[in-house]
Amino acid sequence: MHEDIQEILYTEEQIKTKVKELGCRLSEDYKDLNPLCICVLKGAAPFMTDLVRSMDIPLEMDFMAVSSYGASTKSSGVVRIIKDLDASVEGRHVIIVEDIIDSGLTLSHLIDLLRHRNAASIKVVTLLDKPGRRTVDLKPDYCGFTIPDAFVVGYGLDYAEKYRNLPYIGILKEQVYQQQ
Ligand SMILES: O=P(O)(O)OC[C@H]1O[C@H](OP(=O)(O)OP(=O)(O)O)[C@H](O)[C@@H]1O
Ligand code: HPA
Ligand SMILES: [Mg+2]
Repeated sequence: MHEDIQEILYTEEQIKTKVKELGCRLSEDYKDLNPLCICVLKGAAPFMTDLVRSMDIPLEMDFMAVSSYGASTKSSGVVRIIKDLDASVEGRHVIIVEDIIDSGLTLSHLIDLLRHRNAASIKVVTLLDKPGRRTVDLKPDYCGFTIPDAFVVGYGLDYAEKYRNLPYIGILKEQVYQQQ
């Protein structure tokens, strides 16, 4: 796996520090609101599990699985819901937890859906933001790192389901996906 990485962008330590910082901010902002943290599977799973453990307030967790990339480095534009939420979001203060915002299509689709379901408030926390590739107007409320226009993997992020278990975030060598 490591030989396919062109450059490490964020080390395990840097990620850990950033996640703690985000957790502290969320704990202050959501004190007494019992937020519903929604993990957008699969990519956001490592971030979500680390983030909630750095939040020392009452909260609930739910999971939704969506996919639009498949075995490609470009969004198909079609956001497929593979698993829906278990809980109702009606009247809840929702925090959508994402690993990355790229085109913004996944999140704009999810935000519309949760608005229709009458959440009391909807905010987005993302570990990575890639504003250079945005096709819809969308900004995260909380963001870990702003990254350049490159395809990244690790800490949940995949290419064709691989590399999610790398403890760091790195740029994938172009030759890996150009061979396909
Ligand atoms: O802003 P966008 O262009 O929509 O891209 C961001 C989304 O793409 C990835 O998910 P993916 O569809 O690859 O599913 P996965 O999390 O299972 O890898 C990522 O985890 C985000 O959810
Ligand atoms: N890497 C992995 N998955 C992604 C990316 C990325 O850069 N952008 C959107 N989904
Ligand atoms: Mg993916």
